[in-house]
Amino acid sequence: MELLQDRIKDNNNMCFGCSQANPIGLKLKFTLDGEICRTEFEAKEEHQGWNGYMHGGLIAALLDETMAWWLWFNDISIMTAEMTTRYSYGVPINTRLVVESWCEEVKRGRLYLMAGRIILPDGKVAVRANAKFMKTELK
Ligand SMILES: CCCCC/C=C\C/C=C\C/C=C\C/C=C\CCCC(=O)SCCNC(=O)CCNC(=O)[C@H](O)C(C)(C)COP(=O)(O)OP(=O)(O)OC[C@H]1O[C@@H](n2cnc3c(N)ncnc32)[C@H](O)[C@@H]1OP(=O)(O)O
Repeated sequence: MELLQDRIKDNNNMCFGCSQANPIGLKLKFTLDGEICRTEFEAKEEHQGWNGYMHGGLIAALLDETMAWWLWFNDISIMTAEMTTRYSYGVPINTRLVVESWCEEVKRGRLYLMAGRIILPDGKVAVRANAKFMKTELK
């Protein structure tokens, strides 16, 4: 398992998902474990939608970022082109969440079909996502 994030020297990174310097960001840290990219997150009061539950837009951001990081770990610069999110259970605040992502298919060398999920402490998959990421020349 590799904590690549600690190798990043880009002090200008203010990404809402992964920058450690963005004061209102999620400050996520990722690992790559075989073919699975993983992070952990605990939503707080300020991340709520309905009382007691995480806001759906922020849930999507968690998944988007985790799928993007799988690609980043694999040295691929991308933009999210499309994403769908299936919310099966509310995601409670003050609860340790595991977020995972993986690559399912690469089309025409440029379109990456990714998947992700959020797992609750009891093992239930609360949310699933599928997304298309397009390789770009951003790097
Ligand atoms: C990963 C974290 C890394 C962190 C590293 C740390 C430090 C670095 C510092 C800062 C950066 C930090 C973090 C930021 C990283 C990630 C955040 C998460 C990711 C995001 O949150 S990112 C934001 C949301 N995202 C956008 O803001 C995208 C806006 N958009 C575009 O930028 C373009 O739209 C683009 C690039 C998507 C495509 O543009 P394009 O010009 O390259 O391509 P084009 O449109 O010509 O399409 C070519 C062929 O793909 C087909 N095609 C297109 N779209 C398709 C789809 N959805 N499904 C199926 N096919 C599709 C066409 O139909 C055509 O097909 P054909 O060739 O047959 O005609």
